[in-house]
Amino acid sequence: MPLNHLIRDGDNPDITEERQKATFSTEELAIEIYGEPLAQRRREISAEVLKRPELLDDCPHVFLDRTTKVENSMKKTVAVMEKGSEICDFTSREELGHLVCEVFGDDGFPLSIHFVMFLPAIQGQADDEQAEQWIPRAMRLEFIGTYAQTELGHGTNLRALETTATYDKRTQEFILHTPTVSAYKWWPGNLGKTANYVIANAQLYIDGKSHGPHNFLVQIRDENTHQPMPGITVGDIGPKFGLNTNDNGFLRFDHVRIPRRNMLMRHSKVSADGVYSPPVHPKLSYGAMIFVRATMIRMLAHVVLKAATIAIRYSCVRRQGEIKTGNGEVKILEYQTQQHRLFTALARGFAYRLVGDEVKNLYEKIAEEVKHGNVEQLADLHALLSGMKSIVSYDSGKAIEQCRMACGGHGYSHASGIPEMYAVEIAGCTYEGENMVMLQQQARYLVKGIHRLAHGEELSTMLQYLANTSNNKFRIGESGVDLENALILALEYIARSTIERVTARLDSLQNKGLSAENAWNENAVELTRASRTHTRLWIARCFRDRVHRIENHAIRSALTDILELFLTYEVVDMSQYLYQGGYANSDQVAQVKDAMYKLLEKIRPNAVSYVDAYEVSDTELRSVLGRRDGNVYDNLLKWAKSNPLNRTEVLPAVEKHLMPMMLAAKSKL
Ligand SMILES: CC/C=C\C/C=C\C/C=C\C/C=C\CC/C=C/C(=O)SCCNC(=O)CCNC(=O)[C@H](O)C(C)(C)COP(=O)(O)OP(=O)(O)OC[C@H]1O[C@@H](n2cnc3c(N)ncnc32)[C@H](O)[C@@H]1OP(=O)(O)O
Ligand SMILES: Cc1cc2nc3c(=O)[nH]c(=O)nc-3n(C[C@H](O)[C@H](O)[C@H](O)COP(=O)(O)OP(=O)(O)OC[C@H]3O[C@@H](n4cnc5c(N)ncnc54)[C@H](O)[C@@H]3O)c2cc1C
Repeated sequence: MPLNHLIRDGDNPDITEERQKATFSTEELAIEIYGEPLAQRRREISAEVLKRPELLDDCPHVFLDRTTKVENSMKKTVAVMEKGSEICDFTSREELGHLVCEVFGDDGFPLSIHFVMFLPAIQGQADDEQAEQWIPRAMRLEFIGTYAQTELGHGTNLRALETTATYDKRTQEFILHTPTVSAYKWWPGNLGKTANYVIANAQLYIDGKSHGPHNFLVQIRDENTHQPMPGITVGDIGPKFGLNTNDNGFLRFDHVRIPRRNMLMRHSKVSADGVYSPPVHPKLSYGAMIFVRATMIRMLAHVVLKAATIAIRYSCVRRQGEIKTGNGEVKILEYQTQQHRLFTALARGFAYRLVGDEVKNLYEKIAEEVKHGNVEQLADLHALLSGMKSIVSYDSGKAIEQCRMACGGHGYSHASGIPEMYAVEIAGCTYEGENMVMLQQQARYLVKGIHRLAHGEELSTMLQYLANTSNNKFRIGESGVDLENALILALEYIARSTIERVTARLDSLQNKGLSAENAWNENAVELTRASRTHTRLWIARCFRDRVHRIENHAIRSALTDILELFLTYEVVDMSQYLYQGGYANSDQVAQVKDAMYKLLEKIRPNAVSYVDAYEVSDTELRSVLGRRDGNVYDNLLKWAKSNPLNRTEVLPAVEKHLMPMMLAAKSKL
């Protein structure tokens, strides 16, 4: 039995040859990633989808205009909801998530914000009575909701949101109002044309006093006619860089009245006579954002691994140039530069995917505590997620872009599938908190850590390395210190020294009389760097621990190669920090580079098997270059021929405009 389970007759022999070289079982690696029985269930779901034309696209969706894209996705939503339970277990987030990926791809799903924000906001912030009233209806899709927080004028600075919710004691209602143009809600996903309810974030006013932003359930469209409710103006904000199947929307409230009990009241409350009870933690109304920040890590990693699948498979069927003159053209994956850009993307994809599981588990544990009023670990979680969403969104974007460029000209075509993936993924740098802002949220926590240490106070587990001041010399190559340990210690040094340095600068500027705010802004770039180095260390440690826990020897060994490549790449990428304080010299950094180049060679024979083991079906991949069978050229030609521009030999627009011009030019001769 071959170790790679995707070997099939009729495939491009160049890709079959790759699969025959596998040194680990791709099925076993799939089980390590997804667990059993999910690995098997994913395959069964993919196979079922292929049998149901109503779930498949009639033509590549990149050929369609926005209106048709949106219509198709709505039509498929109904098909999924009607027949989906025959295909997958709707109560399993993982199974349903896989079905959605197969059927809708990345560009937009009409229920995405309903499931990733609207429902989680209710689950986390509604009291028991409200949850009982709203959740079953929302789960049955009697209505579709979204999360309306961002406004035209403010997305980052939530304290400055302008939408108001004023309590009217007389009628026991809140009046939702949009006082200015800049107060229009702007951006919420699926708001434009799909949703009929929103969780609206608005400044709560009682008796003229502001209590800050709170969340309210507001009906914006009639449940029977879908017409906007009285006082509501709503629509789509127009085409975007990506996610064009999603109807991100705008929304205005004109003195819209809702019952008092439509304020989400698990944490903050307003009594019938207008008495406000604050939450146990002031940021509990930000809970839905915390949920998405925790969930998005795995989803972003998924996009990187899809791009890596495409580029690695394609690089094994694409031949261009010779390494040794006269020996014939080689697969482009033989070039070291190609391996470097693709295998490091692969390593980041695996690291973020597996660390994403850990983040999700940690989130679930802390969220449960918060639900019962214990907010002790909320600051740790907020800091971690602020850093994670920033690093993973940005570095994933860079990895995907490298995958695209590694496919040469064909990577620039939508036939590769990668441009759309990039456009969707890179939005993660902006949504759920713009990265520079979120990195600074985490930096506050790190600076506090250094101050706590100086005062002899206890540090959270995440920050304990800050106390390890004896780690001041790079130990690569020393006897008794293996490569992994030396690299993790180097990353600890990088993070600790960067955080210490910027904290010292902040303290010194403040000691000289500069205000805390100005000192902060003068050091903001360095603060974001400190935050990045800390998060990259956390990811590295968490990835290492995850790989060490693997019991299957062959799989642990396969993922150890990926882990070591990840660690060497991270250290080389941040090596400038190693010279600070004389931690390392250039020979030691050269040793790390050599180790990295050797790992590229070691990974090369298994490259296709790693991505095969991640098991993204052709239906989900939507890529001519990344096809499992490697038959790229015939299918590129078919793809181009199916392009609507080629439906007629002579385009009516040519007949109408260019031909008369050319004929007139000729007649002037
Ligand atoms: C999921 C999709 C993934 C993958 C891709 C695949 C497909 C994509 C398909 C579709 C896209 C899907 C989903 C996208 C949906 C997007 C939704 C949104 O974007 S919703 C809107 C999100 N908006 C934001 O994130 C706004 C960012 N701003 C903020 O969070 C706050 O304003 C900010 C934290 C910056 C400041 O808040 P402020 O109230 O002013 O607090 P301050 O800075 O003064 O801090 C005080 C104190 O509070 C602490 N704190 C802040 N936030 C939190 C929190 N959430 N929890 C706990 N604590 C918090 C802060 O650290 C500080 O503490 P200290 O005083 O320093 O101790
Ligand atoms: C695809 C997509 C989907 C979205 N979906 C939703 C949704 O479903 N619901 C919803 O409510 N919102 C949604 N949003 C909105 C999103 O959350 C905001 O765009 C995001 O939080 C950034 O806010 P902003 O647009 O106001 O950017 P701005 O804050 O205006 O950022 C512009 C620049 O200013 C900088 N900046 C701002 N403040 C600071 C600061 N304090 N310090 C340093 N620099 C600063 C930023 O770093 C950035 O460089 C979505 C956005 C996108 C792109």
